[in-house]
Amino acid sequence: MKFTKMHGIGNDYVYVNCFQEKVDNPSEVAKFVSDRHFGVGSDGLILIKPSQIADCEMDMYNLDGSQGAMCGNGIRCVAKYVYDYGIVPKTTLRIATKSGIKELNLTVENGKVSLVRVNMGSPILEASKIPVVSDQSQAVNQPIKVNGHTYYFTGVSMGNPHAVVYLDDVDNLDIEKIGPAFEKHPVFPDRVNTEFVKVIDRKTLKMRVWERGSGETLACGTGACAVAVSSILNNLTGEEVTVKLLGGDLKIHWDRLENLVYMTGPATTVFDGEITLP
Ligand SMILES: N[C@@H](CCC[C@H](N)C(=O)O)C(=O)O
Repeated sequence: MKFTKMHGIGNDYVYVNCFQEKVDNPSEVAKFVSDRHFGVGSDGLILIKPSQIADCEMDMYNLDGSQGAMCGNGIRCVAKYVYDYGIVPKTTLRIATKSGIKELNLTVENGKVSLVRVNMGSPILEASKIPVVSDQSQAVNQPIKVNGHTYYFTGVSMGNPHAVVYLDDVDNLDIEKIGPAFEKHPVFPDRVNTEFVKVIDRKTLKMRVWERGSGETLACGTGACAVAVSSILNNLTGEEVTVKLLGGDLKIHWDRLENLVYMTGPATTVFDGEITLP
């Protein structure tokens, strides 16, 4: 199987061009290629497919083989891939995902894609649609008991479920312990991606993420969008923020008038390769 390893601020995936390749059993392939010792090493697998309704389609799988409906860092890389390989030679394009069609704009400098801006659509706040178990219609600053401690989270779906938790210190967090406990908590029937956030100022947030199906990653695009939305709902920031993640920064803007979230960040190709599947 021919593939390309790419990352969006360190959130790395194995990308397969399904205009040319056929991938049977993508869940198993995701588990195999993601392994950092016996495979390629990645947070998961992303298939770039032809689409009848958009310029192409993104089909994403986490490291554990589960399918994700949306991937913010992944979709920026898909846009760069189809542009660089001449599959979609346009700087404004539409990519179909399991959570709808997203519109993207590429900034190209000296022939190279430097930044990708994605219209991530409207956040879903209705608790039952995220899904989050709640006795309120929205889960904003909702208490939750995890590993014997009470935390407060805000539930947001950006096509996939997120729980945003504010802490004074995210650097010394034992995320390997707390992350899985949030992910599998009964309050989140479809499991959850959890963002642990420190507010730096009204324009800057720092976060670490425990991703459903992949564990701690260096960045999560949908997670950064959920954090920006949650921070406005909790009156912690304005509409435009920089989210600082372990792998780099993303600019997020929740345009309240249009009710649309825009994410801007880089996309990077690491190498092309070929692997024999078992
Ligand atoms: N890394 C992604 C999100 C990938 C999917 C997620 N783990 C899920 O299962 O919902 C991003 O950049 O958004």
